[in-house]
Amino acid sequence: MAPVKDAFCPSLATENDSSSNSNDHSICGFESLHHLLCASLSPQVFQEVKRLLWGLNCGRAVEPISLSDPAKVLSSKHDFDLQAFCFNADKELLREPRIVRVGLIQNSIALPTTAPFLDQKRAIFQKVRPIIDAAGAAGVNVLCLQEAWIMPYGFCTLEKRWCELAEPVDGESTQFLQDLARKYNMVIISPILERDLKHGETLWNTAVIIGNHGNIIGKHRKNHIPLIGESTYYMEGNTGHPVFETAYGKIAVNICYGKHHPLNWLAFGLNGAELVFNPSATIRQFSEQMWHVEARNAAIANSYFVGSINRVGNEVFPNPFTSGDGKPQHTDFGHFYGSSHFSAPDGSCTPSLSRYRDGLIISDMDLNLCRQLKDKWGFRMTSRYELYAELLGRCSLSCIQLLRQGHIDRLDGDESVAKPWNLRSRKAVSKAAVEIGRVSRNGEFQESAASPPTSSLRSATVANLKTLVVKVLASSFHVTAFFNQIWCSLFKQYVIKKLSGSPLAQEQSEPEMKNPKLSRRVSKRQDKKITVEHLEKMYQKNVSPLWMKRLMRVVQNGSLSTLDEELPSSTDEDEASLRIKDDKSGKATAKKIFQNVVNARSK
Ligand SMILES: NC(=O)NCCC(=O)O
Repeated sequence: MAPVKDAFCPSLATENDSSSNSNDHSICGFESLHHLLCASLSPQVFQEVKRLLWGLNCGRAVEPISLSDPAKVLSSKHDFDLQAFCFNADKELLREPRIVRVGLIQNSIALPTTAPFLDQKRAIFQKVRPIIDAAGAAGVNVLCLQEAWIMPYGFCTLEKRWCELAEPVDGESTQFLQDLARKYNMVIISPILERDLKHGETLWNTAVIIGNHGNIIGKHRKNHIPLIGESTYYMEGNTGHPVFETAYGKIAVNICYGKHHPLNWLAFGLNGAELVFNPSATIRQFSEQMWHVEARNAAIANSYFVGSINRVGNEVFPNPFTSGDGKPQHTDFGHFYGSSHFSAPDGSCTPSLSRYRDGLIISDMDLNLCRQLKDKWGFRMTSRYELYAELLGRCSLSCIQLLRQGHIDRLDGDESVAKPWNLRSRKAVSKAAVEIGRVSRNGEFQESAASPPTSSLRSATVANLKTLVVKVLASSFHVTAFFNQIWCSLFKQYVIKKLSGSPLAQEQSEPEMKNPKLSRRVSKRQDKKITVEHLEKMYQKNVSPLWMKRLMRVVQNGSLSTLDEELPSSTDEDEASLRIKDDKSGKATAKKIFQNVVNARSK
């Protein structure tokens, strides 16, 4: 496609005319920073500013390209911004270029938020339809829509009525897009609020990946949920970091707030993504200053392309709400600033779509650039994941989660993160580990090992190293989990014994053993007590396998019991009389427990 002269440069007179453009979400009267600079600077100065702001791709500014007339006609008829660019890659001797045409759509809602829900949703379909048609007419291969595109961003209101707009993965919006995907031979990524009908009608924030034959390739559920209204609506994703092998390349979706989490980006890269979309719904106060920085950094650090999409416009809700920022109640969340754009692995990026109008941005990209950058800058090869594996394992038991559970009352560096328990985060991490190395080809998951790179020994080695690192990481999580559970059980036993006045926790005798050698060994260790001081000094690293075995034996044989079963004088006969049945026996038991604690402290 022949580059055209900067076709997106408006003249100062047209766009900056405040009488004809009173939009206060503009940038000094312009739709985008690109327009502002282009109209305000001399061509030479603008050229240099462009190099510094948007970078160079293969030594040249990212070039605009011209599109077919039907796309342009649709853009002027339906008043949406239409821009198109091209990222090149170096020519290779052994691989053909892998040029893919990718599109991103940003849109405002179509009806007031007070309209009947079905009307609102269908009006958005109608509004977006000509933009998808323009993408189809322009020959777009992969198209991504914005986060929760079929509804207003009602999460900010905290009202649960918006849940009605949730759909199953194969719901109305998917069916609407499946027809278009078939018609235009186009992969479409459709981020929706999902209702999982098969699993308790659970809500998720999900991107549905629709194949170019109208098939549903798969879905990804948002991993990171902002601690604002959204977290009260749907669950943290359980799909890990899937990469979908489509007819046009390996793609992944990092939904909105996930853009603030570099490890989320990293995981998609480790799984082999060449193009990652970031469908968002975000406003100036949250993210405008990070908008380009985070996307570009992700593209550079992970050697893939990024397509960033943000919804656009103001959405006014019927009932006033607050944003917890001390400001008065309001009926709109803020201005969604659009500005959708692409970033490339070489650090270059396109200008952005309008800050206040619907739009379609298209870019050609040669996916060969991903590997070329891996070879050139070597960020993947020099990444040293093994240095971070153990640290990540320990940090996954995050202090905040520990404090929430009330298990520790002090934070003293390493100790506080190395100690107990959080099963949930470990479960999530091992799930992510399982996902690594898997891609799906048109819906079917496959082990990447089943289709190793055939010609490159080095690729195979890197893949094996990756697997090794992941296994080390996963096993470190499991060992930590195991140790923590044992530590936790012993500590509980200790507390129960302490309250009930029994002697300190002590290794229990084994049940009768058939093997006399074994029983001798056990009896020799009988008198060794495990005290709370022992417990306090124990970390996963300083516990030998032998000690670990002893700890396990105590846990297995020291039956955890309820408090009243542990009271000192409890026998089978009078057990019933010891149970707390009324105020009086309750007070007596409390007194005993108090006495035990006082005695223990004075020791
Ligand atoms: N939808 C969403 O995740 N919003 C968060 C906004 C942001 O942090 O950019």
